[in-house]
Amino acid sequence: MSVADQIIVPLDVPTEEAAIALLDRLPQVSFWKVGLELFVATGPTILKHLKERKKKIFLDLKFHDIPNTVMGACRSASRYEVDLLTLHATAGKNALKAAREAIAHSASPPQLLAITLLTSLNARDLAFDLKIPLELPEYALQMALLAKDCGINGAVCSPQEVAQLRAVCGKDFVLVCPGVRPSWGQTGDQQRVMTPKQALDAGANYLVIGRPITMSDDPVMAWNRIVDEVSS
Ligand SMILES: O=C(O)c1cc(=O)[nH]c(=O)n1[C@@H]1O[C@H](COP(=O)(O)O)[C@@H](O)[C@H]1O
Repeated sequence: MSVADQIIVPLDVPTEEAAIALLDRLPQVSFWKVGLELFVATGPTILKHLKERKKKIFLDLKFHDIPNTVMGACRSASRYEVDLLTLHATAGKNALKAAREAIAHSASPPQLLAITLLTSLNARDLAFDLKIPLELPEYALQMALLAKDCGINGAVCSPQEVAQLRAVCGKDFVLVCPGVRPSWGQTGDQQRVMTPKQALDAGANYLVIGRPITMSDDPVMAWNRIVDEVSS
C-alpha cells in the first residue's frame, strides 16, 4: 500500500453537493470518511457515490449506546459494505461484543474500530471533567485492550498514543489516527496532535487528515504537500 492510500480524508461538509465537489476536486484520494455531519444530512446516498467511484469508505458514526441498540446499528451499517466502522469503547464490554456479533454474518463485514479517547480531549479534561483517575496514555491503552479482548479489529487513537498501542496490541490491530497536523496546519479543536510522518513512523495504519486539506485554499496542493512530506 502506498502512503497516499494510508491517508483518509473526512467529508466533513453539510451537503451532498459540497461532498461531491470535494470528491471531484481530489480524485487522487482513495479513502474517504463519512461522519456524523454528512450522514445525518444525506443518509446513505453519499455512500453510493463513493462506491461508484470505487473509493474505500470509513463510516464514522461512533455508536455509543446499550448493547441491543449498538447491535442493531452495526447490523444496519454492515449492509452498506463499508471498510471501517466506529463505536466508542466506553459503550462497554457487552456492547463491543454485540457489535462484533452483529457483523459476523454480513456478506462484507466492516472492520470495527473502537474510539479510545477523542483527540479533542487533553489530560486535564480527562482528570478534571471526566473524573478519570488514570494517566491519559494508560486510559487510551486500557480502552484499546478492552476493545481487543471483545474481538474488535482496531482502535482510533491520537498519534501520541499510537506507539504504545502498537507495542501492546500487536501488529494486526488496526490503528487509525486523527489529530494529525502537518507543521504548517492549524490545530483547531485537536489537542493531542503530531505530524503525519511522526504518526506513521509511530505505527499508525491510517491517518485521518481533514481541515488542513479540505479547508485549504488549494486542497490539491495541501494533499500533495502532505504526501511528499510523509514519503520523504
Ligand atoms: O473517529 C474519528 O475519526 C475521530 C476520532 C477522534 O478522536 N478525533 C477525531 O478528530 N476524529 C475525526 O477525525 C476528523 C479530524 O478532522 P480534522 O481535525 O479536520 O483533521 C474529524 O472528522 C473527526 O470526527
